[in-house]
Amino acid sequence: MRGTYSNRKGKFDPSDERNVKHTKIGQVWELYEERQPELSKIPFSTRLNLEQYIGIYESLPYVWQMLKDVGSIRACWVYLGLYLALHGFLSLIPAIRLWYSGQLLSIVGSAIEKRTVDKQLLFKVAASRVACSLGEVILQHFSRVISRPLNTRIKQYYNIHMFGALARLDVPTYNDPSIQRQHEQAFPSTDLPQSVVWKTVVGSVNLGSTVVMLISQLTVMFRVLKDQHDGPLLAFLSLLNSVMSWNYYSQSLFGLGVWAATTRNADFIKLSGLRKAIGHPAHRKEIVTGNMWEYMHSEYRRCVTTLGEDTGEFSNALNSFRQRRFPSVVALIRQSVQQLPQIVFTLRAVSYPSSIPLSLASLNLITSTTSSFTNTLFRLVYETGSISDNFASIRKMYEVMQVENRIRDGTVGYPENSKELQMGVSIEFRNVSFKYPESNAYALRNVSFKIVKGQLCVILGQNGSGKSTILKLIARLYDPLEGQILIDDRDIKTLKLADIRQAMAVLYQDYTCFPLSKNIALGDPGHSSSNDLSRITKAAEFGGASEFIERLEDGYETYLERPVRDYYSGLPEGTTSLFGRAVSFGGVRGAGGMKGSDSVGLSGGQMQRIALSRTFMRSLVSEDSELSVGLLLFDEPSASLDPTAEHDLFERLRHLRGQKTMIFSSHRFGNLTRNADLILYMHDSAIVEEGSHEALIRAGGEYARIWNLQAQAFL
Ligand SMILES: Nc1ncnc2c1ncn2[C@@H]1O[C@H](COP(=O)(O)OP(=O)(O)OP(=O)(O)O)[C@@H](O)[C@H]1O
Repeated sequence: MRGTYSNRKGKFDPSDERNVKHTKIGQVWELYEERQPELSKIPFSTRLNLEQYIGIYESLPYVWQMLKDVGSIRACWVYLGLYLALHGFLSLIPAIRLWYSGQLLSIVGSAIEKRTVDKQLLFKVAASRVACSLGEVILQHFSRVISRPLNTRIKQYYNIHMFGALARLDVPTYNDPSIQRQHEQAFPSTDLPQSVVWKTVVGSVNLGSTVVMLISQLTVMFRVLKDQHDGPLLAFLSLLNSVMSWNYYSQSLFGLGVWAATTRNADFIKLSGLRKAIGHPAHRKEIVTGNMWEYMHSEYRRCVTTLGEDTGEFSNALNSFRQRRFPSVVALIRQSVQQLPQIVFTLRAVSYPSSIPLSLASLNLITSTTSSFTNTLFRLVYETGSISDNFASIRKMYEVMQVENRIRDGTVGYPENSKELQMGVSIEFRNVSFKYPESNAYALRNVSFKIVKGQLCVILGQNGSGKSTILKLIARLYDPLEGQILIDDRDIKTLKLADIRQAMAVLYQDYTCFPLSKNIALGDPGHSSSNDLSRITKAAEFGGASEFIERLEDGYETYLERPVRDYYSGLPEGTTSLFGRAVSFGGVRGAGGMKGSDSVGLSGGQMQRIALSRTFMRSLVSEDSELSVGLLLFDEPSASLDPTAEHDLFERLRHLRGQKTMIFSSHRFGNLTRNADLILYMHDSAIVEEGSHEALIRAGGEYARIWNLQAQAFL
């Protein structure tokens, strides 16, 4: 149940004793439940409150939009019309059945009075009841048949739209927890068989047909019962019984309210940690070399003994806790109320013995019709509740599909002339300050510098000093809080985002390798040249990846991590590989989402070379192409590379660079800094020194101090 969201606004605070009930479940778990308002103790009200009605009202424009969208899907209206018609018929069946029951009752009545049975009518009634049941089965079958293509089309349509909505988000918007929550709610990551939209369509149809059912049943019930002896009294008693059982049932439905559970039991937390440590392959090396297993075993034994039977997960603990509870007063009364109609019937039979057969028949009719009626009523209540949830999900879905990116696009094309880029790009920061969206600390404070076209710039500094942040702001992943960034003397915010990104190639420190093939070609997506194997190979050579890629079985088509897992069961021991991949056994291997047999075993350095090659993919476009790149940003490009690879990389970069502007972020002092046109030395979110290597050494500041320290180490 972890992570299930509700559409309610506001905050749940477990420490608020007035509104939250605290229960200790055994010695481990503590349950915090929101106290239900008094109103909710009245039957039906748990699912019917004002908030939900307001929610339904607010969601209506989105639902209307949804209907329009569903209507635009090919052939959906035809299917939907059929579906509605079928459900219209289905909703009338209970009332028809009830009417025939009434007919039966009147046959019994006249049989008692006149001692004759109207056989023709009896057969007609019996045949009609059979026809009703058959009709219901057939209509339900066709409703299922139609719902399949309808559901599939709706699901496909929204899947495609949602993928687009998620794919287009920029970094701050994507990382915003409220957006992520909205996404998860509107489009759960699990591949559910029914989309929210389909559920809403079904829910709305059900609600409509339940209303029809209720009205038709009520009309027929009134006609049938009004002439019966004690009909209204028996109907009331049966209704009371049903209402009480509903109240009991809805109260036992754990999960309708707001709740949270936690544990503060040190032994249980430790026991869980030990279980995780033992089950996770990542810890095995340390457990073996550190001789830890005996200690872990004895600690585990101690925890298990101390906790006794309380070592289970929350749901188990809650279940056994509930089973120990004595039945509530309501449950006891409910059992007694169940007997009331029988008691009334018996009393009546005692007073009027002659009416027994008719009373028996009418008792039977009354109890079955009232229970069918109350069921319909409950369905209506339940469906109103779930329709409000569904409508809220529809609203969330449309809101999240229409959410605006935080980084607003510019309007000016860049560059005016694509040849300009061959001469590089100039970059200027004017008093730029920046904080990450979820942070209060400055990542950059009043930073100003200018990189002239075609310069090689190295940003140096300690961990966390703000180097990567500068690169991210140049790529416009974020906008500065204060100050201005100029690209070729134009405000970066005025330029079209797609153009800026086309003009630069970036390698991030926390680069990723995608769970896709063509990891290198992705560096230049969507262009015909990205299928050009000779360019891919060249990019791989520049990144130093070609050698090991060519040794892989699928070469440049390799999936570094297979995104789809194989399924198998009960394999005999000797089966160590299947479909050309190693078999991963049991939960231990899969624990914690570790890289299993489905990933190609590449080292960290090799992964970095692939990411580097991807960066080169774009910059390798021929110089006259319109798609050329004028700016290369490298965040720690050699962090995982061995010294030879690092040396080769810088040689290749020198060759590739031409007139392009290049910016590196690095911790290392060496050839790169010595060859740089500009070094920005950062400390604590600010640039503290700036200039060429010689100038900084002459200045004798922090750069010179660290350079000399390093130089001494090699003496
Ligand atoms: N996504 C983020 N959210 C919040 N704070 C962040 C985020 N990324 C970085 N920071 C913070 O911003 C500051 C600057 O980080 P930045 O990554 O620019 O440093 P860096 O100089 O590149 O460090 P390193 O050498 O370790 O890569 C740090 O204090 C860091 O904790």
